[in-house]
Amino acid sequence: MGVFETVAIALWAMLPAYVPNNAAVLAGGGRPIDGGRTWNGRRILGDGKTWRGTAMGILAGALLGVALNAVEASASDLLGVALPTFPAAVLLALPAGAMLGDIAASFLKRRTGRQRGAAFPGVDQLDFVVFALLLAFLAAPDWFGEVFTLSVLVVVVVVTPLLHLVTNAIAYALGLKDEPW
Ligand SMILES: CC(C)=CCC/C(C)=C/CC/C(C)=C/CC/C(C)=C/COC[C@@H](COP(=O)(O)O)OC/C=C(\C)CC/C=C(\C)CC/C=C(\C)CCC=C(C)C
Ligand SMILES: Nc1ccn([C@@H]2O[C@H](COP(=O)(O)OP(=O)(O)OP(=O)(O)O)[C@@H](O)[C@H]2O)c(=O)n1
Ligand SMILES: [Mg+2]
Repeated sequence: MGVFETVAIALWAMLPAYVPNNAAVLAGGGRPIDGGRTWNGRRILGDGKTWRGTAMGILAGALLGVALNAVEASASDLLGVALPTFPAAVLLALPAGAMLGDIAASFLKRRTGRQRGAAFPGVDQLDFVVFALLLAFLAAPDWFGEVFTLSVLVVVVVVTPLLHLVTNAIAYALGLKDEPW
């Protein structure tokens, strides 16, 4: 597989896991998932993880996946690359995994004494990727093996942190996020 094809498949296959975090920032807020509860004197997750943000994130990712399925043939023709379609279970697994990864990272941040909004380099950039891939693998192992070959996985792990940094910097500059990370 050539470099262009590998990058195109990696980005396409990860889009339903990329957009949930954007949607949670744009549409989040309201009741926190942990209901304000603490554990050992620290919040379990914190006010940055809300029911609305999580639900809107999963919905946005799943709807994007449905839209990508609808345009897959034309996009594949246009790019000259055989892009994958997403099975129903994966349409849910990718965005739900992305949101779960973000929540797991907040849990870890609070346990390590980091306040809401504090940076956790490395974890911030890849939390959603690890859980999205894990849930997609559990949901459809055969599909996962065909789409996420070793070279595609390498591209995902290298390119996602860069996209995350750029996206967050732009979102911060536009006043959509409180921190640039
Ligand atoms: C459908 C909805 C609700 C929004 C779509 C908005 C949009 C333009 C999405 C782009 C999707 C995409 C390809 C994102 C990049 C991949 C990525 C790793 C995203 C992770 O997002 C991080 C998120 C919050 O992260 P956190 O929870 O970990 O803190 O980012 C905040 C983003 C927003 C508030 C949404 C608005 C986004 C922008 C203004 C930036 C759009 C920028 C790009 C598409 C730049 C892409 C960069 C290159 C170099 C191609
Ligand atoms: N499941 C989620 C994820 C995010 N958000 C919204 O998106 C903002 C930015 O998300 P993020 O950077 O993930 O949260 P932080 O506030 O930085 O909190 P943490 O330190 O726990 O990551 C949050 O403040 C919150 O308004 C949300 O409502 N629900
Ligand atoms: Mg943050």
